[in-house]
Amino acid sequence: MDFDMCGPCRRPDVDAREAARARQLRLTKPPGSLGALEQAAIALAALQGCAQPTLERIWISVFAADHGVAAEGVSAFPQAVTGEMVRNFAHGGAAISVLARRLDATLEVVQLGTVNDPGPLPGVVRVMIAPHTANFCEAPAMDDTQLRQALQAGADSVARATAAGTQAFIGGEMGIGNTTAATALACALLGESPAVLAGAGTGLDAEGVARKQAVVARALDRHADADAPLEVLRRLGGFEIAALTGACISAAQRGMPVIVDGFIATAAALAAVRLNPGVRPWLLFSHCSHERGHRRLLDALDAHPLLDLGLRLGEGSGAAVAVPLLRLACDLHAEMATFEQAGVSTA
Ligand SMILES: O=C(O)c1ccc[n+]([C@@H]2O[C@H](COP(=O)([O-])O)[C@@H](O)[C@H]2O)c1
Ligand SMILES: Cc1cc2nc[nH]c2cc1C
Repeated sequence: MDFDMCGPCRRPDVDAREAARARQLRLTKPPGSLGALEQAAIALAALQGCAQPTLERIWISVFAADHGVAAEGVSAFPQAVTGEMVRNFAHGGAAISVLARRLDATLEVVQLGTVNDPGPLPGVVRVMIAPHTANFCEAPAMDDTQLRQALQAGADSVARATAAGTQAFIGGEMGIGNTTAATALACALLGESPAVLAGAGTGLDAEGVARKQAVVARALDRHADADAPLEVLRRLGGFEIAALTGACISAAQRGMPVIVDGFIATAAALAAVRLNPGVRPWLLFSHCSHERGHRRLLDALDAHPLLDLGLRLGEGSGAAVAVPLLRLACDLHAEMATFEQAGVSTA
C-alpha cells in the first residue's frame, strides 16, 4: 500500500480561520445572522488556507461494490442493480450524473467488484477486487489484501482529484446491501444496538427492517472479538465503504476538504476518524439522510450538516446538492460590503 493510514494529517490554517471570522464580523449584517453559511465560509477558509475561499473545482468519485450479506434478503432491490447502476452512471443517467454536470464537477466511478459486470465503460475505473465481499454473518467481509486494495483505491481517487486541482472531494457509493454493512460497522464502532441504527435502506417494510436488525445482530455476535477499528472495518465493511474510509484519510493528509454524503459515507468517515483522528477537521457534513441511524452517527462525529431534505439515495448526491449552498457561502463572504465600505452603522 502506498499511503500510510496513520500518517499525519494536514492542520487547518488557524490564521486564515481567524481572518475569515474577523471579516464575517465586518460584513453588513448582524453578527451570526447568516448562520451555518458563515461557519461554512470560515471552515473553508481554514481548510484552503486563505481568507476568501472558493469552491469552483469539485471532484466526485462514486465507489461501487456488492455485498455478500445481500444473500440474507436485507435490501428491497436485487444485487444486479449495483452493476446496472455502474452502466447508468457511465451513460450519464443517474442522479449524480445530472448533479455533476450542473456543478461542472468531475465524476468518476470506481468499480471495486460487482456480481453483474457491465464491462469496461468510459469514466469507470476498474479495480475489481472480487465480485462481492463475503457474507459477514458467516465470515469476515474482506481478507487483509482486499481491505488494503479498497483503502488504496480511495486514496488513489484522492490522488487523481489532487492532480486535477480539486478544491473539495465528494465520495459517493453504490452497493445493494450496503446500508446493512454500514449499520453493522456503525454498531460496532459506537457500541450501539441494531434496533437503534438499522433502517429501511432502499425501502424495506417493517418486516424487512426487523430481518435486517436480526442479521446485523448475528454479525455483531460473530465478530464480537474484533474491537480495533481496522479489524472492524475488515470484518463488517465493504469494498466501497473501505474505499471511502481510505479517501477521507488520504484527503486529510493532503489537505483536501471532503464533503461527506449520507449514512454509508458517514459510517466510512467515522471509521476514518477512529483510524486517524486528524481526519475530522477536513470533513464538511452535507446532509442528514432519512436513514434511521444517520443522526446518531452524525452526533458521534459532532457534525451539524447543512441540509435535512429526507434524501436517502447515496451516490454522493446529498453532498453534491450542498455544493451550491457552499458556493453561495463563499460568494457572500467575498462580495458583501463591510460596514465601513457601505457607511452602515454598527451595533
Ligand atoms: O446515503 C444514504 O443515506 C442512503 C440511505 C439508504 C440507501 N442508500 C443507497 O441504497 C443502497 C443501499 O440500500 P440497501 O437497502 O440495498 O442496503 C446503496 O446503493 C446506497 O447508496 C443510501
Ligand atoms: C435504482 C437505485 C439507484 C441507487 N443509487 C444509489 N443506490 C441506489 C439503489 C437503487 C435501487
